Amino acid sequence: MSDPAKPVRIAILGPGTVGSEVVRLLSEQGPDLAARVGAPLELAGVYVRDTSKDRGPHLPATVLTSDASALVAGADVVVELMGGIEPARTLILEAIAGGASVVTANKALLAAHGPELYEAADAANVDLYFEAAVAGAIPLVRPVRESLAGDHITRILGIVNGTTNYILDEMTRRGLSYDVALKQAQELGYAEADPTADVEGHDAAAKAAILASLAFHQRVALEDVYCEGISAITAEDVIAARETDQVIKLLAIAERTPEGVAVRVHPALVPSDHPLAGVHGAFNAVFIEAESAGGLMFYGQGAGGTPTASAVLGDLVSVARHRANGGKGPRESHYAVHDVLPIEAALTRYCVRMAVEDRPGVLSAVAEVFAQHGVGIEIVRQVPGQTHAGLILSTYAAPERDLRATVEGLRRSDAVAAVKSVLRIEGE
Ligand SMILES: NC(=O)C1=CN([C@@H]2O[C@H](COP(=O)(O)OP(=O)(O)OC[C@H]3O[C@@H](n4cnc5c(N)ncnc54)[C@H](O)[C@@H]3O)[C@@H](O)[C@H]2O)C=CC1
Ligand SMILES: N[C@@H](CC=O)C(=O)O
Ligand code: NA
Repeated sequence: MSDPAKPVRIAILGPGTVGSEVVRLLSEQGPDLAARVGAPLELAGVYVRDTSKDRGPHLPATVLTSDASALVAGADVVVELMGGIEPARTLILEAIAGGASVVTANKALLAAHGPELYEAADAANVDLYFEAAVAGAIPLVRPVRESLAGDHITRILGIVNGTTNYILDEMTRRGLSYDVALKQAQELGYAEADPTADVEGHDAAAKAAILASLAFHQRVALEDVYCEGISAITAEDVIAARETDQVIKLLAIAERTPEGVAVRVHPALVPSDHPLAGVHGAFNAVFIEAESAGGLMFYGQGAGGTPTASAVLGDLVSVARHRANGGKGPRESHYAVHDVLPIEAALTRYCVRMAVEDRPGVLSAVAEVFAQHGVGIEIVRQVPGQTHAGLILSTYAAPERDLRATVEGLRRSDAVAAVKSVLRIEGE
């Protein structure tokens, strides 16, 4: 066991939106953190590309370095907040090989190279913590990895991307355009450096892969996650949803059934009175169903510098405690061997919005396409149009493959001028 009074030396890589808040909180809360850890936390240095740039009072030139490898080599804990795959991956591996524990918020890296990093951390007997990587400030990784380790998680459903929730919420409640809402999300520090990761669902898919791996005790790769983003969602979709008392949310869903595990990310219509419909701005919310615990709900700020820094500091305190007092966090658990199911096997509901010919017999021609594929129609709504009539049909639950075949059939039907949008319905 180390001397409790010996400082724990912290290296920060990447003082951006999250990293600069971590540095500020480390400096402002030093005495509290030291008391909680049982040893002072000492900032060994902050890795930046350009040491000459003025970065404010918490980042004086004396703590900055452009030599990441030297910084990492002298640290007890390395906090990686650069994002991206490289050089983050190499520096984390260097840190681990040098005997440092690692805290990271980098879901893209964990989803792509998690097993390599977990194995390296295991071999070196150091900690690898990543609470901030999933749903920002919300404690979710720790509850799934530790608190629920004695239970069997069967389903996770939630909003895990703040940027897309902010965009959809601003479009719904304030009528903002997609582009303006995205720009605001970037200015508020919610979006990834390349916001394509947010709007195309890749960020949520990475989080879903991490959560599913932890929940189901098996490695779920990014490629195993079906992924659709929100870039095709139009103002018309948002209005159509509102008119039917629904809202559009980007959801992550991970399920374990007797057939296997299935993980998907896509936009979905959620009833306005569902708790997920009340998740606004960059907030996230995640429901977990477990065999013994039953239903659990987690809610809080899913993005933003300060909230995310809270999760990073929580991890930092945990790994620093191990440094100061001995002990080690959980290792990767991946003993299970469930099949990973394709999206085609998922049971879901569709809402299909289309323009149809305005003539008698159209409704029965459309209904016939659904019947041909064994898909039941629950609700039909007709809306007036200029050259064509608008038709919105919601189905009963059916296998995704049958729903897709139905939409293909509708596209080929003479009665249908255009399939304008297809959204899944969840949360009922
Ligand atoms: N912003 C947020 O709300 C959240 C972010 N995260 C994750 O936290 C990490 C950091 O995110 P942000 O702070 O938002 O990003 P950011 O882009 O604001 O900050 C990244 C910092 O790292 C630096 N950096 C990037 N590549 C570098 C390189 N090769 N060499 C030296 N410096 C480099 C950048 O110059 C910048 O200062 C990412 O992995 C992100 O996915 C996780 C949860 C929430
Ligand atoms: N870009 C991410 C940041 C947090 O993980 C998001 O918007 O959720
Ligand atoms: Na979290």
